[in-house]
Amino acid sequence: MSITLPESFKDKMKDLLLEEFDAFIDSYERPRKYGLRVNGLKLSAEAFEKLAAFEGGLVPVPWAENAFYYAEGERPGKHPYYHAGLYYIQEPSAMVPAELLDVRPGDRVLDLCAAPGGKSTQLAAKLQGRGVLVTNDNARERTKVLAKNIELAGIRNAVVLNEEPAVLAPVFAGWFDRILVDAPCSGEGMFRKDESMIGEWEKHSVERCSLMQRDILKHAAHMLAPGGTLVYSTCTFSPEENEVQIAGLLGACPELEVVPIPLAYGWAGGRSDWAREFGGDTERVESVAGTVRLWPHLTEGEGHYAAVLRKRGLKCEAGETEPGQKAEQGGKAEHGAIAAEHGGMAERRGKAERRDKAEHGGIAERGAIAAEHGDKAERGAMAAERRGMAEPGVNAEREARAPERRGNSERGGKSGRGAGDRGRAIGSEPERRGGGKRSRDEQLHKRAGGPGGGRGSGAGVVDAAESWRRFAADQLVGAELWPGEIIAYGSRVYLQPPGMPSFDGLRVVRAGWYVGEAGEHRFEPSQALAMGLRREEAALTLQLSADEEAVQRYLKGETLIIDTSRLEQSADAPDRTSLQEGSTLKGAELSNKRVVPKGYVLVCADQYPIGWGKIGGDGLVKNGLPAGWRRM
Ligand SMILES: C[S@@+](CC[C@H](N)C(=O)[O-])C[C@H]1O[C@@H](n2cnc3c(N)ncnc32)[C@H](O)[C@@H]1O
Repeated sequence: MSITLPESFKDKMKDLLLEEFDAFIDSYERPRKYGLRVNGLKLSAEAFEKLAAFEGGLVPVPWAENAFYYAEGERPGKHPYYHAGLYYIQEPSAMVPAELLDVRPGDRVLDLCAAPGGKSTQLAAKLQGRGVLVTNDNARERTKVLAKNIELAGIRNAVVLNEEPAVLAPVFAGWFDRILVDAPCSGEGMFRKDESMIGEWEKHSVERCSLMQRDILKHAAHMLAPGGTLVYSTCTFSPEENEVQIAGLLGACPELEVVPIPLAYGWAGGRSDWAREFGGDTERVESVAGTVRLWPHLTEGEGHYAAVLRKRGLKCEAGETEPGQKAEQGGKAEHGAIAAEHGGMAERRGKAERRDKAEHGGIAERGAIAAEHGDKAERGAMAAERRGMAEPGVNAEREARAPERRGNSERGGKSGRGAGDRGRAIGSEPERRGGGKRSRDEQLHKRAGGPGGGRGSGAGVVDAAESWRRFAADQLVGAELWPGEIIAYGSRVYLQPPGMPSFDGLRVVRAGWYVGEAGEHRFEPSQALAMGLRREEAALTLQLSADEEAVQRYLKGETLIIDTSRLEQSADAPDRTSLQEGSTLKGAELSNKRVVPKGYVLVCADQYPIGWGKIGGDGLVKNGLPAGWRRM
């Protein structure tokens, strides 16, 4: 065998698996499986199959939406489509937990242990831009990668936090419809994919991981709304971190029950006998048979464990649940996970849609998703399944870190603490200083009435929000209909999903969709804005073909000189006062008449945005790609 497994691991697995052990151990001789998941927020799986050329072909992953196996040797992390956020490279069995969570558009979803964001991007795709994804990780460095992956995916309705579950629990008590706990674990299912995990396994004991998992689960259960669903998952095989955790949780939280997972695709049931043997709550061990194990010798994946739990109780009708308040008011009982398993989904979806309408003024929004990786990215993907010990090493968004710090000396006025303190923004984000309830006005936000709406709450705020509105009116199409609240932290402007509780005292990495920075004289759109746009939402686009050299040059951060016939102005573009006279003409016309618009242009590869450029009258496009997003 090429992989040297720890003897103590082999001994334990032999005792557990008995006659299955040989098949299990032989699986380490077989090549690992490679997978990617198409970003349903940007395109369909069918469209992707037509667009992308994979020499070894793409084979659907049977248990996941829009997901494919690809052959070893392909380099999807190198392609411009990766930089356009069209897919996320993800180990196929790691796709299972988010599928089991049965997320519907409009849900409030928490991904509690989320970095680097593989499952978060999957969950966001299922939300389709409606509802909210709160994505959290307690490792500060890892949240930078998480934030970047959220932005690369073009997700508009996510908030990124960097907190301990114990801190989140009182803020979000009973608030979430869906919670994923993809727990830090000993990573036994990672050995074939990433041999360095063997060393990690030896360092971080099963016992230590078990303690962390128990604590995380307890707080997660507290944040789940009655009728809501929680999925617990690990990429390890040890019963102590799997069945025993679930039995323990059921004992501690009698309002939770296991929703049995149908066995298909070679999945095996959870092991009650192992739960009993390893000290699981004896009264609860039977129900863990309804959880699921993916074994590398029985499925086309590296291995995973997952449990679906539902919180008994009634769920509120739309709008009746306040943050931090248990939703026990009217409304019929709702059900939980796994779409295929349950009736009444239509009812649930109807409720979600009603709530969504209530929150969004009835305007549906699309969102977006994507990937990470490159070659480094491949390694980053591995980190995705690690249990939290991994150093991401992938560049987080660096743009605007300094400005954001400036921005953090905001009103709100209480004395600040040192960087990294609770209440400070992380990486490049807004910060809350001190405790205390923050009023909506203190938050410096304006209600989104679109670029033209809102009411001022203070000079600085009004300027930042106004600056955004002017930019949006001038350079974007339809932004006035986007849901969310415009929130400014200093000069940084966000669109925050509606109805969020106060983040006072929390470490906030992204308060919502970061749309850009308001300068004294102009608004500078963010890379996150570019990645979250559809091409038709930008007034002016530069249309490049993904396989042309200009795209590679752009991705390296170079300036481009373009044939202005490649420019396209949206037919629906609003009054573009910042553009030169005559700039409403289309590409070829623009070129013929030698009239070239100036200002921001959304650079697209095969129609998918990859970043901003700034065009001068001479056809020179200055590169707007932030350093951390460039291809090295
Ligand atoms: C298995 S990884 C998550 C992978 C991620 N779900 C994905 O699909 O990309 C576990 C994560 O849990 C985080 N973690 C560890 N302890 C935590 C805690 N107490 N609270 C929140 N996150 C924690 C680690 O930093 C790590 O990023």
